[in-house]
Amino acid sequence: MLPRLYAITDSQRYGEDFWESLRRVLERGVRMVQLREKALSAKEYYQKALEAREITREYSALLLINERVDIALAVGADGVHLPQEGLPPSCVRKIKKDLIVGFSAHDLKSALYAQEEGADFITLSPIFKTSSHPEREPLGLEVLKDISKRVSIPVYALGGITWEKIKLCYKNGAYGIAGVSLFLK
Ligand SMILES: Cc1ncc(COP(=O)(O)OP(=O)(O)O)c(N)n1
Ligand SMILES: Cc1ncsc1CCOP(=O)(O)O
Ligand SMILES: [Mg+2]
Repeated sequence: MLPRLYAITDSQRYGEDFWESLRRVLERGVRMVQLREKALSAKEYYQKALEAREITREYSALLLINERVDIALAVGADGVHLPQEGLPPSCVRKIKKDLIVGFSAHDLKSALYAQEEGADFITLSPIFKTSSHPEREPLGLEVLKDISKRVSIPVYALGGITWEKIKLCYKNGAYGIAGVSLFLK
């Protein structure tokens, strides 16, 4: 069964001591982490993923790598998290059947696509306004409720989620809660 809390790393928000921030997140009891790097070279991303694998293993936490299936396999990660425009989940299944496959959905169409393609779960975002994607209009709880009813795979609410809003997300169909700043507070 997938953990209910899903921390996504962010090198800006995690600050100078990235690993200290990751340990703080894990100390809070988070047991599923997505290493998400958009600006690193493949080499740097691989090296960072190796370290993330060591630390998450200390806490028996699942580690998913954003986008890079090759790096996920090379470091022994538990899974990969695919961007909406990334490789199709079915392609990852051909590469390695038992990887956990997450998918970033931003509307009903992409949520249904992820499910049909065999993703294990989706993040649906942004539910609320978030400074990390200021350009994106928040979807809101009604959309979360509607999409959670229309897909059978777990839906993690993501984007602008605070501790006060978690209960509302569950009430509106979320399987779990994903976020960056939530777990750093
Ligand atoms: C450079 C870059 N920035 C943002 C994204 C967002 O893609 P998305 O579908 O939201 O998936 P995540 O990577 O955010 O999980 C991107 N693909 N590339
Ligand atoms: C990676 C990502 N994808 C959609 S919103 C987001 C970041 C969410 O950050 P926060 O939980 O701090 O709002
Ligand atoms: Mg995104």
